[in-house]
Amino acid sequence: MTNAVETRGLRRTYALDRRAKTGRSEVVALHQLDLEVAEGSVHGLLGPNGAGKTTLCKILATVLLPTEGEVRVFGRDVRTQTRKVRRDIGIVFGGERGLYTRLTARQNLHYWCALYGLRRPAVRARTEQLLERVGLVDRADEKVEGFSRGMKQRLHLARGLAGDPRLLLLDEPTTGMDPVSARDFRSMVDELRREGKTILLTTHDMDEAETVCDVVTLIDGGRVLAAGDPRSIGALVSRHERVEFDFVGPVAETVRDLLDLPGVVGCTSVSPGRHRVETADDDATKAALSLLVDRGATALTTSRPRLEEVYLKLIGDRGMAVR
Ligand SMILES: Nc1ncnc2c1ncn2[C@@H]1O[C@H](COP(=O)(O)OP(=O)(O)OP(=O)(O)O)[C@@H](O)[C@H]1O
Repeated sequence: MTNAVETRGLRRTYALDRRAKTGRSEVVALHQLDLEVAEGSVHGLLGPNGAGKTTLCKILATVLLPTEGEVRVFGRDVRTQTRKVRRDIGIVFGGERGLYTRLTARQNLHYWCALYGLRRPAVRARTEQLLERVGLVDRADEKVEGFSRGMKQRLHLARGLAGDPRLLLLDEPTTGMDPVSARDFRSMVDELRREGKTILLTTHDMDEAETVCDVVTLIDGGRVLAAGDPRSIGALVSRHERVEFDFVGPVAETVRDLLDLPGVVGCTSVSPGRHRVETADDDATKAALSLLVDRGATALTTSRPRLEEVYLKLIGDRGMAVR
């Protein structure tokens, strides 16, 4: 299967103004970046401010040229096959950018659909279809300036879908949304995935990445630090499974007995009355669970390190949003 996105040795620099007297002549935004986004997947790009996410999206959107390296969208070179690449992509940036706030939602969509070269009846039909899809039919004739952040973002999504793209680039689509709007937006992303669209999503939100992405790539300083399924990426920072439990009363003897079990590699207190055992394999997890049940421990859970922990370990808490 062709990858929706493939970059090899991608480098992008920006020339710096000599008058700024920084002592540097350029800033390296992307550094030998190799990335593959499988067709039909939702792929998250995570990283702090300045990591290079927007630069990458702009290159894929063909508004910025790579300095070096190869970049292909559905197998097509962004430098030499720009027109064809453009036909396959839709871009959704956050905030006010790109919306005509004095026009209504319907007028905005008529305009964008017309820009895609559709004839008048097709423009109308496509506009109605998009309004329906993003749940704005009831508000279609209101001026966009009165829209909430969530409604504006839905209209952005409709705009991104106007040309029926195969790849959607979503740049922090839920930043600043209330939780209900953000959840609705994510279920729209899920629906688009089911229709076979590929989605590349930049986000600072770990929960969002875990909920909607099939694969996440962590980038910092223009380099890929890690990539994988957000639900199993925890194996990068620890191979161990965890068992957490609550214990009322003295716990020392139970901890000693746990540490005597083969394959139990550690036991720590995570908060008052709550403890965490780390185990090296499934047998050790089972033995620890059975001992804990015997000793009257409660609220037992098993887990692996989550994406948030991987991010903290590799990048630190710069640019991270968790709810
Ligand atoms: N036009 C420009 N001129 C000079 N430097 C730039 C320009 N655009 C971006 N940069 C620099 O390139 C690096 C990558 O920036 P980029 O905007 O791609 O990061 P980002 O991951 O999207 O950050 P954010 O989360 O803040 O949007 C940063 O060091 C930034 O300062």
